[in-house]
Amino acid sequence: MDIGTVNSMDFGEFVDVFGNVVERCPVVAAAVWSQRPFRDADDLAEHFSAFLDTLPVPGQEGVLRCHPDLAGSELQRGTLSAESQREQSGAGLARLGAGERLRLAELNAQYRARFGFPFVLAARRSDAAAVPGELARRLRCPPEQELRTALGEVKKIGRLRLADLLGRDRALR
Ligand SMILES: NC(=O)N[C@H]1NC(=O)NC1=O
Repeated sequence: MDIGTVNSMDFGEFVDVFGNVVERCPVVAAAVWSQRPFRDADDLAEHFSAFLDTLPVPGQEGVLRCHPDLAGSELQRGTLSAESQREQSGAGLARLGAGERLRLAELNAQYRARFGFPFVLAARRSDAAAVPGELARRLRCPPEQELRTALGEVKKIGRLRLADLLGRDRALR
């Protein structure tokens, strides 16, 4: 899909296509549509990121809360979004043994209790073996720093999803 096609989309089409660039937050795509035309794929990705930066802290926390746990109950039940399913499976999180799943569930619960939002990580930039260590490391970070880190991961996930939608040859920075 080229940028001309993106710029010619009406509101409904744009939100249909880009509504899950930020997991379960179509309102982000709804806001970004108003900022067209976009120069290129990078510019489009920048608008998604910049919108997240303009949100007040409760809005940023709300975006994080829309993310399903990594290797959580939704993966078990098969109720993840198609994108999330692909990302989590690709990272090997659907093939964890019971012990590893339990360990992650415990860490996810500790993280949520400490920060008030779920642990978010771009699974495609990681793998199942690395997730528990990264979760344990971030669990010790100060809350303001962790909010920034988690939002950075949301942006990475979004850039990868946009690259999928716009074509791999336009892979975004
Ligand atoms: N919790 C969390 O990070 N979830 C997300 N990460 C990712 O790459 N896909 C997701 O659903």
